[in-house]
Amino acid sequence: MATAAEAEEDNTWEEALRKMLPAGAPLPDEDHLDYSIAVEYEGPPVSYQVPRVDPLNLDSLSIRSSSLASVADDKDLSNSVPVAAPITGAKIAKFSRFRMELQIDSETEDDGYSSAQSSAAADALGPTSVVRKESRKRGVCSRCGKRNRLKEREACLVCDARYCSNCLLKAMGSMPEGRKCVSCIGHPIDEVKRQEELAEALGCPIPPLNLKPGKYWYDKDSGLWGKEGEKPDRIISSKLNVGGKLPLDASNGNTKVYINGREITKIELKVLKLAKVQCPRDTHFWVYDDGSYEEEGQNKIKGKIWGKASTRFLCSLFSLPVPPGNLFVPKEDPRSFSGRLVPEYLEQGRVQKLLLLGLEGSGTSTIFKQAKFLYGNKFTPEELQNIKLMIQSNMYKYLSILLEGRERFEEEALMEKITTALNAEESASGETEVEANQHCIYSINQRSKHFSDWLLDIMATGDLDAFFPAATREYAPIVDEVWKDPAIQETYKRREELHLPDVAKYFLDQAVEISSNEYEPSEKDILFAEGVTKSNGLAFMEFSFDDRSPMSEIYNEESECLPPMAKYQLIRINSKGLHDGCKWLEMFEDVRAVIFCVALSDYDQIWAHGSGPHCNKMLASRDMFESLVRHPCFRDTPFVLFLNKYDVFEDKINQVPLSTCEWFADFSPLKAHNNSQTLAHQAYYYVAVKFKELYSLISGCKLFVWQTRARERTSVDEAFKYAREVLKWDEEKDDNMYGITGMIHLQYRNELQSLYKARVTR
Ligand SMILES: Nc1nc2c(ncn2[C@@H]2O[C@H](COP(=O)(O)OP(=O)(O)OP(=O)(O)O)[C@@H](O)[C@H]2O)c(=O)[nH]1
Ligand SMILES: [Mg+2]
Repeated sequence: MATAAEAEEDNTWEEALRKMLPAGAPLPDEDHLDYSIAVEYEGPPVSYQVPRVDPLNLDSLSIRSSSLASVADDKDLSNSVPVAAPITGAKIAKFSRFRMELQIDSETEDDGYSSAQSSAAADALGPTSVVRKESRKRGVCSRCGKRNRLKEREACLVCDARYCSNCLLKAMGSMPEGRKCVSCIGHPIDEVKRQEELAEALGCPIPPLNLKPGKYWYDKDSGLWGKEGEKPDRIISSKLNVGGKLPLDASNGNTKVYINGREITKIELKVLKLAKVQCPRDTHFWVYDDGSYEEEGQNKIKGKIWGKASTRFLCSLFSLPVPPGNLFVPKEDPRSFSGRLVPEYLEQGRVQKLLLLGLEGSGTSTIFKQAKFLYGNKFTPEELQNIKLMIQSNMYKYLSILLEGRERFEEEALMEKITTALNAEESASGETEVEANQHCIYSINQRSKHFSDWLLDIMATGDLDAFFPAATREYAPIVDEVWKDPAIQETYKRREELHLPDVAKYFLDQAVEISSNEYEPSEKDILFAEGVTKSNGLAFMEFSFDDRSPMSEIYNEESECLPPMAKYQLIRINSKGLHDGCKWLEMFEDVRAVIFCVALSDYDQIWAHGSGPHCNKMLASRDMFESLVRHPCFRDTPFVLFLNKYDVFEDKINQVPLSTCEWFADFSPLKAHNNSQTLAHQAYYYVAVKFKELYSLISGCKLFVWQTRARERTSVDEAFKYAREVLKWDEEKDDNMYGITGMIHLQYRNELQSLYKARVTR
């Protein structure tokens, strides 16, 4: 028997039903209720367009049921999102039958949203079902009202409206101001939302580090992240709900090559090209967060963009990000990001680039190799084999320079002899018959002459490579014999005229050993060998110091634990790379320090670049230094000057006055200390101060100078440790302005004093 409450409920139900039906339509019989309550309209035509209802999408039934549930429960959303009026009380009880039926369908879907519960049942299920209700709530699209289509949360930053992927484009358009509805463009972003985004970015497994105030762009697909208008800075977790659609000009690129819709920067294009990725103009790439990439429209993964170690190295060389070791770390609680291990957190930013530059022959490749021996990796067997061939081939090159020189010197000597003899005979007898004396100090025997002709022919035709290494061993004895020949030794004495490197003697002295099959270059051989570091362009290596030196111990004596080892990347560019329009320099805007190398002994050397006029080599070094200091890339970069070849300088300074170089014309050493050590020392300080003055004039900063003998390993070690201290001072400069400035000033003053002394006692 029906109770009074049940009768009341039926009436309410009938009332609700009547409102939904056209006026006058009979109420359907409840027992035969088939839920199709629409009745065909048979009245006169209407003047307005009848709203149409989209056919029911069976897949979306579960969304509908849950959206009803969530809307009913949602008090927050009702203010911002257009929603149906809440249905309350008994109506829910009636509709619950409808919902229960849907629940059965949706359970089979198992999509994470589909186990819709009646609200009463959900409440009874406790916290888990509340969470489900939360996710259902987020699943409602503010445009179409459907749920279960939201793969990513796409909420408007202004009004919090959320859209499914079908409606996103229509509702938010191209998102010129980030993730906003079209109608919200121009309205300020909800600060809470911004904080939420920031929290999401910082709390993800691979967050952007060391964020500074400013605007950033984010490529959700690849995880690339950068400052607005700049190249990518990092790769962070992908698919974060941060930022809007990635704008084409996010990084201000102008290459006509695109990654995920962003026009990439020149430097990215350069690296892609170096990594041998084909990217002509108007290429559009899709890059995914595992590094795989494909060209738009080709539907074929071409490879992994950061797959090769060489590409990763190129990226790090040009300060482009590479994915961290493990991309697929499980997502952690956003609140715990501060609990990550500190070294790991700091790791990404710790490679400091040191650019090593200098004029030809200043010693940069020697310093580079010393650094490799000191801190870098060992040479591989393959590299050693190449070095061996290089040394053997260099040896023949040196010998051919000597043999060619010998021919010239012999000719000159014989001509002179003949002229002298002619003059003598003429004055003695008036006759011009001269016995052609074919011999002079530059003459060699027939056997050596034969070999010489053969070798010079090979050199002239450029066939040296074809001839090596087969003949190396065979000819070793004759090479040795020729080298030891007094005529060649005489020629060697005039090596400066022949521009013969002084390492020629070092290698020719060991001609037989070098030519043997078993020859393995020693470290010294490698150090002295020309061409081991590329003679053109770039060479680079990464290293870290065992971070203690007498200087740093002063800094660290208070601290109990040592700071983590800093990583450095030493990049050597030879002078040719610099002369060619400084093409490399623009690639290195984030260099931590420039190490400029000058050969002290160059002050009396003549130098010519290409077909340009000859000039003093020290002046050429000075000009190159000046142009680097003025280069916009290095405006805020500290410079360290290595005054190299101090050993050669010490020897030379007694023979050739420093004032041979016009820049040093006013050098007047202390006469009282005329031993070579002191003279060299004074001259060294004088040169250092000349560079310091020039640097200070241009940049208003202090130049840091160190004296090196690059062939001595300890000297190079000390030099790099000094450079590292300079970086520390530079880092601490801002914190401790007075202390640091004072310290450098003192050092500078001492140098000035010694210069001053040198001048006053003139
Ligand atoms: N005695 C002496 N020789 C040095 C020193 N530094 C370099 N050398 C030698 O000077 C020559 C030129 O040095 P490199 O290191 O090749 O000079 P670089 O700057 O690489 O010059 P390029 O290779 O021409 O670009 C080599 O034979 C070195 O062994 C030094 O401090 N003392
Ligand atoms: Mg070199």
